[in-house]
Amino acid sequence: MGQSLGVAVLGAGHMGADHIRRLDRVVGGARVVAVADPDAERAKEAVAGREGVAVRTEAEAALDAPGVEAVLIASPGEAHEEALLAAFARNLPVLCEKPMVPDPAGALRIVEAEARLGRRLAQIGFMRRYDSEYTRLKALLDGGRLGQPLMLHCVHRNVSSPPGFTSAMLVNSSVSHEIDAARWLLGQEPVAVTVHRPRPSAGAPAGLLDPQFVLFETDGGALVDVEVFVNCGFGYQVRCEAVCEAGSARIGEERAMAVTAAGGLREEVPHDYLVRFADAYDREVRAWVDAVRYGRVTGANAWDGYAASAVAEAGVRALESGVRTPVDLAPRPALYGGTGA
Ligand SMILES: NC(=O)c1ccc[n+]([C@@H]2O[C@H](COP(=O)([O-])OP(=O)(O)OC[C@H]3O[C@@H](n4cnc5c(N)ncnc54)[C@H](O)[C@@H]3O)[C@@H](O)[C@H]2O)c1
Ligand SMILES: O[C@H]1[C@H](O)[C@@H](O)[C@H](O)[C@@H](O)[C@H]1O
Repeated sequence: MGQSLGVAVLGAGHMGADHIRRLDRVVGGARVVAVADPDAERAKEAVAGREGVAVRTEAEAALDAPGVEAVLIASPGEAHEEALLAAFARNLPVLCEKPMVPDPAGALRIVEAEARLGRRLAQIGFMRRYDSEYTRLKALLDGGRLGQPLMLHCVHRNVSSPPGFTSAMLVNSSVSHEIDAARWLLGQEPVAVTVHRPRPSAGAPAGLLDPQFVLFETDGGALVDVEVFVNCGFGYQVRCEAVCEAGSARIGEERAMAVTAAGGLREEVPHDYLVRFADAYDREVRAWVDAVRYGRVTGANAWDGYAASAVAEAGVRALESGVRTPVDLAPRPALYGGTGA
């Protein structure tokens, strides 16, 4: 390995371009050496002003460019399975944006492929595990001072959804974060999902079931509810309240800057995830780069990525059927601490 980690970034859209900036200018110890995007102009724009970056339209061609030692996948979810398998075939460590692979059968193929390698190569981009409010809540719950957790009440609001966003994506793209956060915070697996559909907001694109109210039951007897509203129009809001036997704790209350002017008090609300979770993305990518450089792996693993996809898929079926839907999880391989195949 050189003095800094040579990274190939697959996908140079919103997240990819932001991660390229982060790798080159924020985290230290890494440099972007290759970028792939079928939209070559977008890829060129994302690395403008940098010398010696290989720009390719095919993901595998970027992985084979000189100096590539690790991969960051920021292409759309449907392209992740092929990209992960290509990285595994080259023994390259990977940071893969969520959802790892949206379809659980494909996600399980990733788990099985990594289990066959016998060592972890993939970290999944569930960045809330690096957010300072979430990590404080996790430490509080683990410390046991509040007693057993009974319920998580979650809110996930986006100002607007991108073009092509479907009703299923409220669950398998947006709520995938709450699925991972709940599994991580509680140390419990969701076992059933119910999705309620209130009257769609007039602010949502025609045909989009937005908002939705998603209810998870866990194997530890806890309930997790999520209001997801991706065209709320008024701000990016992510909240979580844990209700436990001896107390409750809330995060995401936006106690940011409070501006007093013209006889009023105004508190700022972030516009999107790149603002709200900026520090979390920085910490996530820094932790990944450090871990890879020291031969370690950290963060959410491929099993977590698979579990999130399996739970989300049950959620999409629950959305379509309107009934409580059990989650079907495969046995957990020993590589991820399980006893299964
Ligand atoms: N962690 C988070 O909070 C967060 C936030 C936004 C998006 N995401 C995830 O990041 C990923 C990208 O989302 P985005 O908002 O940047 O999307 P985007 O549409 O802005 O960008 C995706 C880019 O990937 C390119 N692309 C398409 N197929 C490709 C392939 N096979 N190989 C390489 N590039 C390919 C597209 O041309 C596009 O430039 C998704 O998995 C999404 O769920 C995560
Ligand atoms: O892909 C994005 C991303 O994961 C954001 O963090 C989330 O708030 C959005 O709802 C989702 O569409």
